Parts: sequence; structure tokens; C-alpha cells
Amino acid sequence: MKASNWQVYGQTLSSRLFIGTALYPSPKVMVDAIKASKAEVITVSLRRQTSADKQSGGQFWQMIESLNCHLLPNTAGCYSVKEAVNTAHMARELFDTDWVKLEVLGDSYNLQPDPFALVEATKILISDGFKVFPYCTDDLVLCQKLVELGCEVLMPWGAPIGSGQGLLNPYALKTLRERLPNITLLVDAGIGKPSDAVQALELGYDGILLNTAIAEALEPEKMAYAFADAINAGRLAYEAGVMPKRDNAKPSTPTLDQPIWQQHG
Ligand SMILES: CC(=O)[C@@H](O)[C@H](O)COP(=O)(O)O
Repeated sequence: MKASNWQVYGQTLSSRLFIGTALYPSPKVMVDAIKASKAEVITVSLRRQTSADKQSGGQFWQMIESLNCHLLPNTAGCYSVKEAVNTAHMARELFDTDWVKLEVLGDSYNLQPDPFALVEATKILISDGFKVFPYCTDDLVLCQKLVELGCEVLMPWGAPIGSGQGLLNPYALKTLRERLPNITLLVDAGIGKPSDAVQALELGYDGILLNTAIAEALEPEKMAYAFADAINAGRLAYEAGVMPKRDNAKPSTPTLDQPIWQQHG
């Protein structure tokens, strides 16, 4: 069974996985993994596309185009508002899309987003007509501010990029889901294994953006299948309604004089 379709900035999607294009051992492995993941949105870095090595850059492009996915250019590696805004503008011209994954980093040790610069850059890019997907921390007030500015999608981190630590602060992520019920939320970064993705989807997150866990797996294609199944399972569970945790035991085998069928709700 397939989980329901969803919308991102007016675009209907069936897969809830956004996938990165870096760190794969070879272009073929990347293409096979992306196909196996069933992702319909691929994030690409402008810096990588304009690398000095024009020939391999061109081949990379052809492969990306052959996948026929939506492109989400990112401003990976930008540390200032100016750099991020300029990169977003160049990406819009190069990739012909107004979508941008906005990354403005504030710390080079854990690659944590700079919340102040992120707000400033978001303000500028929205007024320039971009549809911004901000890579942000899980701070509620920051997220509320980004929504006030016009973001329909937020991408809070699960853990630092490339760390594979999973959801370090489920409480904060759960709070965001509860307080921003009408905003599309994706966990971006730090997902290490399929069960981390299941956890995010069961919390009610709309999707996941990930790269390292698939690209650095021993068998990226197989791992991509695992993530595709996990994400579908997590969303189906959320849609089906996960049972609440109880403090006490409750017999699941009916005793005499008790009805076999229960009315829910
Ligand atoms: C490709 C990309 O955008 C990454 O910066 C993203 O944040 C994914 O992080 P992981 O590599 O930890 O999945």
C-alpha cells in the first residue's frame, strides 16, 4: 500500500524522500540509488555544477536530467547572507527553478545553520520571488519567524549534516509539528538509518531530505530501497493513527463477559 500524495509549493508528489547528489562512489551508483529511492526531488549544489572540471560536470548534468526529477538547488557551504542570496540567484538562472534549499551556515564544526542570517536571507529571497526551503535548527521561535516571512516549507535538522545521529531532539521536532500544523515539515540532515526516517514520519513529518546515509552505505542502491520502504511505512503508520503509549498494561485478549469488538473514537 502506498501512503497518500502530498503537495510542496503547489507541486503534487508521491514520494516523501528528497535526495542529495553528493558523496556517491560513482555517477552510476548515484543514478541507481536515486532510481531505487523513488525520490522525485533531487537537491543539487550550484558550487558542484560550476566546478572547474567542465567535462565531468556536463556528464553529471546529463545524468541528473535523465532522472526526470524536480530539482531543488541548494546553497550548501554558504556562510553569509550575501553569498547565499547570490548563489540562489545564480542557481535560479542555471536550473530554471524558483525553488531553493537555503543553507546559511553559522558554525564550521557542526555545520549548524545561522538562524539570524537565515531569517535575513529568507526575507530577501522571498521578496525576490523564490520559494524557499530553509535548512534550519529545530527552534520553534525561529521556525515561526520563517513562516511569518512566507515559507510554506521548513526543513529542521535531525542532527548535524553527515553525522548520521538520527533525531537528536524528538521533543523539539514534535513541538514543531504540533505548533505548525499547516506547514510542510521535512527533517533535513543527520538521518543515519531507515528507522530514523520512520520515527520522523511517525511524528507527522511530511518527508525527509537525506544524502550521506544512502551515498555512504556499502550498497547505496539497496539502502535507497530500504529508505523508500521505511518512509512509506512511517507515513502509513502516521495516517493509520499510532496507538498512544500507556503507563499500565491492558489485556489484549478479551476475558469472559467482555465484547470481542471495540468501538474506537
Ligand atoms: C545534500 C544536502 O543538502 C545535505 O546538506 C543535507 O543536509 C543532507 O544531510 P545528510 O547528508 O546528513 O543526510
